[in-house]
Amino acid sequence: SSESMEVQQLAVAALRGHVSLGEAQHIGPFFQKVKSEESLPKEGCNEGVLLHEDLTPVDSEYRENKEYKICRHLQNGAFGEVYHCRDQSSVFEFCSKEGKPHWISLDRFRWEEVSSWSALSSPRIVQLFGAVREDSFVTLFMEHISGGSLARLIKDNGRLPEDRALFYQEQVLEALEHLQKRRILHKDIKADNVLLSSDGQKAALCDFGHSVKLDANGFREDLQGTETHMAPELVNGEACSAKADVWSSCCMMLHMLNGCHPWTRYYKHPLVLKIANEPPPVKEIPPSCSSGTADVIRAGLEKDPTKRASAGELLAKVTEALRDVGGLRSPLHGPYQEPAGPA
Ligand SMILES: Oc1ccc(F)cc1Nc1nc(-c2ccncc2)cs1
Repeated sequence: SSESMEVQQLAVAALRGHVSLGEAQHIGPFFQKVKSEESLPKEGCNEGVLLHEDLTPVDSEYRENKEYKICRHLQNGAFGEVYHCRDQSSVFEFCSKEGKPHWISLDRFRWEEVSSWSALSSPRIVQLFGAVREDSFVTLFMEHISGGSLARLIKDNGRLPEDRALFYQEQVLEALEHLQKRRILHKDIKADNVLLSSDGQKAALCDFGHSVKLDANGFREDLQGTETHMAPELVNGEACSAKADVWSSCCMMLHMLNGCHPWTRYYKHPLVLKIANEPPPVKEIPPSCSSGTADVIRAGLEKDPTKRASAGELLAKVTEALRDVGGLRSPLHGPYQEPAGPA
């Protein structure tokens, strides 16, 4: 079809060292081709696809310190340093993730990060703005979210009040519902990958560095994310489904409520054997929690994925639990609350 011809032409053009404004579906084939390229690219080749018109390539190039400038370092994302950047001609601000040292090396780059992510459009998922390769390294661009990560908020507050934990869990589950519909598994759901608006009212998921596409009946086994948040079926190397992200979101609930990751107060690394053999960490649910909140975490920490609540089922429970505690009332930065101590 003319559409696929156009996509191929764009992908080939991208290979000849062009950074072009394109659409999400152009990213996959481009990176697939780049991955399979036999000969190492010639020096200084700069190519890729940008998905936002305010990221403006000049003479088909988009380079740091030329077409865009780094304003400040934000944090170490999965496989890369995250920077706050500004486009030189549009002065539009965005974020970039560049691997270590300074670039994501192509051989470690998983093009599934961009192809899964670019297929998503939801207010609960941070927008991907494109991916650009320079020689054998890749830089990813995404929407700049000014409130920083949920992990940073937890660290600054020690732990979060129950209503605020439920408030963010609700938005993460809405993101998981969106992913589930598109058969995408994030596989690294945790507070570090949840970004907040500056007023703390909106939360959105980012960092699809571990994401995988599920097959037609929603299954696939693959690499791992953050050990403390890994589901039992994942550690057992069994095929896993969208339910694995639900388990991780409830580990994130425990992180918000206790100020520390689950398992780590009771066990030493490696945790995978404990996650496989020990009962789910429901004993870490703070006794001060309402019964609704405790029910949410129990339903999401069922070891058997077939018995575990789906994102939609858990979302309904969270919405009810949040209503039962009177909705969101705590301030974004309340008094510091000491994280839960050692067992
Ligand atoms: O996968 C990416 C692709 C492109 C990016 F620009 C960033 C990420 N990943 C992450 N970004 C953050 C973060 C962003 C902004 N402020 C605080 C943290 C945490 S993980």
